[in-house]
Amino acid sequence: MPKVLIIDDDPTFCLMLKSFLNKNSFETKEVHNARESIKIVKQEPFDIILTDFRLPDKNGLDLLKDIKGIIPKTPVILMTSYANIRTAVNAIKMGAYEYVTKPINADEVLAAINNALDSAEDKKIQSDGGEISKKDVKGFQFIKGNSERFKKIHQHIELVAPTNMSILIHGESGTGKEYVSRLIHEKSKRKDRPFVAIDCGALSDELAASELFGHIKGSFTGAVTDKKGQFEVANGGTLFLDEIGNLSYEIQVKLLRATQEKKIRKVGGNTDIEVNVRLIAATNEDLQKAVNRGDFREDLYHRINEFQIKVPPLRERKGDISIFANHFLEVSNKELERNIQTIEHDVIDKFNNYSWPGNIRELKNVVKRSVLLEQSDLLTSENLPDEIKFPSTDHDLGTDDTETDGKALREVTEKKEKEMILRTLEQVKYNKSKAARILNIDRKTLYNKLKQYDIEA
Ligand SMILES: Nc1ncnc2c1ncn2[C@@H]1O[C@H](COP(=O)(O)OP(=O)(O)OP(=O)(O)O)[C@@H](O)[C@H]1O
Repeated sequence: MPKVLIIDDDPTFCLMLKSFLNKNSFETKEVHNARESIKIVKQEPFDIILTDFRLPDKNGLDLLKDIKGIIPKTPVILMTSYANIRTAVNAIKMGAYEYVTKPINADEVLAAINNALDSAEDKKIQSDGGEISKKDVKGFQFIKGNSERFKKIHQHIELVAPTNMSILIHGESGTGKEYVSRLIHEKSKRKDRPFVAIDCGALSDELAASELFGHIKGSFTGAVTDKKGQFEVANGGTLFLDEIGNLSYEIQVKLLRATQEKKIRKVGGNTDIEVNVRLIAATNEDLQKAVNRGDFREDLYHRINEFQIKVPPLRERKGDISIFANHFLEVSNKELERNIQTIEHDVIDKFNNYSWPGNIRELKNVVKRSVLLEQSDLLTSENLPDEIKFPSTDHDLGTDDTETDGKALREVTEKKEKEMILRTLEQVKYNKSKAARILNIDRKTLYNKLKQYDIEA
């Protein structure tokens, strides 16, 4: 039975919510201030936290920050009055799963809890390994777009998918590299076998070998049972290695062996295991430069680069923005149980004028947030983030639909990107996690960009 912690200073409200949730098969616990809530989340596990925005001893944003610091994976739903919606949106930016407005609508709160639990379950399966991708693939919908550049990429995907060639996908964060790799898997002869995605940037050196190749019980402290590596999990299917440039030299050697000889050995093991895995790797840095610097093995580079796909940033495929925006409107309507019919022209114009440093992922988030906040049945520019709503010359790259990837454009966008990163870092007093969240990129990408632009932070 999922366990919910209710944090609210109004005992009558708590009682009402408690009895409703108990009737719907949830176990509940209630506390009436922030101090007690911090104490209890340190002592007991909860599946979900429902908290009021105004507590006697702390405001909702500070409490959210504290809770996320202790139990980052537990979804938090905020309960707030209408007047606080702007703050609630900030809370979502800071990691709250959802907010519901007071007076509480029972169905709404139940839907929010169930969605949060589903999403937490998906994330858990992701961190447990291979199953994820199989599960995600069911609801996987790849939008092709209309731009000439993407049509060409699509032709390449169709050609390379049925082969066994290793593929290197290059593109900025959020451009859809993992989506492209899933599509390749779906169109390959391996489609009924697992698709396993691993973010190499999230793996420490110690973890990487055991995660990729598995380990034998007792081979290092913490290896309490035998563990299958993701190569074995993906056997017969496709292994997607995101941010491959982050793997250490030692792991690169093992990876080379796995791709060349199709054999792996578990950490602490003394026998080889045969594997048949198609490798798709992704990077948002120029791997050739890493090879030139001596950070990435040249032999491995050639091995994974049998075919290369460059996924362009969204600002270079403006012809696709409206298609993606409409797709995300549909997806968000479903997820948030809304029924917004169309997107106002002015919104699409503003989208076309924006540089999208977080690419398709950022567009998806912007549409979702606007759908959540929109009060009419038309998506207006009212609730767009300021940088999109009030484009300064800083953000304005023009509405020209030419899909140039010339040097001049790249220089302009790089300059804007650097300025935006600097501005954001200043805004959040150089807290990199916060900056990455606001910029809609992951921390790793932010670190790469700091290096690229020589920003000391
Ligand atoms: N072709 C597409 N069709 C539909 N949605 C897409 C497509 N490409 C990307 N997206 C959306 O954008 C999000 C980001 O895409 P994805 O994770 O593939 O990017 P990425 O380039 O691998 O990012 P990162 O480098 O940060 O890992 C996806 O979760 C998905 O919602």
